[in-house]
Order: sequence, then C-alpha cells, then structure tokens
Amino acid sequence: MSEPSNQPDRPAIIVTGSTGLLGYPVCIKLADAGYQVFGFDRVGLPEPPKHHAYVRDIECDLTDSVSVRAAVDQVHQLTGGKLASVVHMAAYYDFSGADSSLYEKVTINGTDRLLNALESFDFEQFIFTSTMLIHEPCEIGERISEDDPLEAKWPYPQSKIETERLICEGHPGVRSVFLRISGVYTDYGQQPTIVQQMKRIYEKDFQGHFFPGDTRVGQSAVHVDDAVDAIIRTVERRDAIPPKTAILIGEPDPLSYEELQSMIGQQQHGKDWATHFVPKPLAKVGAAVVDAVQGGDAFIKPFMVDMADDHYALDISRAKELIDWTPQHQLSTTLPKMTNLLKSDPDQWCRKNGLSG
Ligand SMILES: Cc1cn([C@H]2C[C@H](O)[C@@H](COP(=O)(O)OP(=O)(O)O[C@H]3O[C@H](C)C(=O)[C@H](O)[C@H]3O)O2)c(=O)[nH]c1=O
Repeated sequence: MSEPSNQPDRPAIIVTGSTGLLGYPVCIKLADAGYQVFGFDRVGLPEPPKHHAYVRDIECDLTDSVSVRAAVDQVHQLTGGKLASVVHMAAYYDFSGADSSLYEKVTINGTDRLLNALESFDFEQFIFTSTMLIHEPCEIGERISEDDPLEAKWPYPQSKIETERLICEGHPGVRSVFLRISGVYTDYGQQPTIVQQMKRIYEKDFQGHFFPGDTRVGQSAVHVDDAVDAIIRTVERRDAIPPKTAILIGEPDPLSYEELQSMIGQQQHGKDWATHFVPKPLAKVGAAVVDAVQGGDAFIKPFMVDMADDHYALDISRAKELIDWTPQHQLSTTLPKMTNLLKSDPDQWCRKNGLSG
C-alpha cells in the first residue's frame, strides 16, 4: 500500500502506542471513521496497521527528545500543524509492583516531551489513557466517580497520577481528557488477573483455592471493543468535552472474586471451585516463597496481598453523559468464550495471553 499523502479533507490525529492492544484497533477505527492517522510507536516490530490507506507509521521513541521532535516535525510538514486530536496511549507498565525508571522516562517525561514538541501545533484535544487504579478503592455497594479521592498503591497508577498532574499543571492550555480505563479483556482473556485466575483453576493449582481477602470484592473490567469505542467517541465529541475532564471507562459492577472462582470452576471442570481464606501475613510469606522458587517469575507478588480487599465498582454516568458510552459487552458473558478458547487449544490460549503454557 502506498504511503498516504497529505489529506486536507481528513482531520489528522496522532495516536501513540499505535501497535498496542488498544492502539492498533484505535488507529483502524479512526481511519475508517474518516481521519488521517499518524501512528507513533517504537522502532521495529510490531508495527501499527500501516496497511490501511489512512494510517501512517511514524517511529518515535518517547524517551528521546530528538526522536519525539523528529516524529512531530514530520507530522507538521504533512498537516500544516493542525490536528483534531492526539490520542496518547504509549506508556510503560508491568505487574511486578517493582519501581522502574521507565515509568518516569516513558510515561511521565515522555508525555512532557510530546507536549513540548507539539507546542507549535494547533490541536483540538489531547486524550491521555489513564487507569481507574489511580482512585482509592470503594466499599462494596458503592461506586467510584471521577471526583473521588486518588490514591496510588504501586508504581503503575502512581505514574498515571503524576502524568495527569503534569498535563494539567505543566500544560494548562491543553484541552486534555483523561480516560481512566479499567482492566481491558479480550475474548481470549488478556487481562492479567483474570488470565492468571483461569490458569490456576485450569491447572488445578492448589494456590487457586486460597485468597487473602474478602471474596465479595471485585475489580471493574472492560472489553477491548468497548474501550476502543470509548476512545473513538471521545475524539468525535471533542468540541463538547471541557478541558481537564476525567472519564471513568469500565463495566459498573464487577464480578466478585468468589463469583469468578465459581464461574470459572463450573465452566472448566463442571463444579464450583472452593475458595478458602488465608491470613495476609501467611499469604505474603507464601507469595514470596513461590516467587523465589520460580526465580522471580511468579505472578502473585507479596505487594498484591495488601490489595486483596480492594473493590473497584464504577459510576459511569459521566461517560454516558459526555460521550454517550455504555459497555456493550459483559465479562460474565465473555468468560465462556475465553474458557472455550482455552479448552480447545490451551497452547494457543497461553501464547495469546503471553504465558509460557
Ligand atoms: C514502553 C513503551 C511502549 N510503547 C508503546 C508500545 C505499544 O504500542 C503501547 C503499549 O501497548 P500495550 O499493548 O502494551 O498496552 P495497551 O493495552 O494498548 O495500553 C493501555 O494499557 C496500558 C496498561 C497503559 O497504561 C496504556 O497507557 C494504555 O494505553 O505503547 C512505546 O511506544 N514506547 C515505549 O517506550
């Protein structure tokens, strides 16, 4: 496919993280909806959907000011410096709970580099994909809304809080929107905690019978198609969304840990999967021992034990009001699909979920 030239009739959009789970389909949907998309991503594979006539692949290393400037200059030449939106999704994260200098280099300072480089542009909107995990958890029966207190318990949400603050305070003139997205799942799984829970039960791992918290708690999740839809709607309604608006995106009421255990057990083995409470100090020791035995590769880390009681249910009335968004998928009805895919080809299911099998 030939490289698209400047398309004056098509509003232009930069999408960072354009090869990602969210970024790739966001590029395609925006291009299909009539935009000219510039997909920013790291050098090398994987690549953005550049087979699409209106998606252009631009290499950009957010940790390097020269690279960011060069990428942005290229877009300036092709668009005259006018953009409908910047959808900024490239970010660092891992679930080890360990701090990493990449949170600062990529997520926080990378955003600053990008916004500095965009100073000469006229852009109508800057969307930053944040996470619901920047909020304090709520009580069972309550729902979190965007104005509720923020509290980061580990480096990943901390990096998102700091980046939201940097955008608001360091770049106050930007028409920013913060999409605080819940855990994204696909028909294969993908969402790390759900995938691990399914794997433990599939393998009849004894650890899968123990939980160091209140099994009535749960965490909101969102299907990838619904998350992508929310991003597209945010772009489409850019004129109507006030600057510095945060919007929570996720299924309002999560399945509890207990409900997930039972559903997964029933679907995989035809019976409920018994869950027993284990006191936190014991669970921490257990997690540390298992992690040491597995050379640091265990999914459950001691820091997660303290968060076992965290409940994330979401009040999504702002998403309804501002972008007319409600989730069209439910985790409860997608779980059987995930289970069928796991049972029909466990190796492929593991590969797709980044597990060794
Ligand atoms: C670390 C790094 C990443 N990227 C790109 C590579 C991928 O295109 C993208 C990350 O994609 P991934 O599939 O890992 O994650 P997504 O699920 O698409 O990302 C979303 O979830 C997660 C949880 C979020 O925190 C992101 O902000 C959010 O957009 O960022 C770069 O371009 N440069 C970098 O230095």
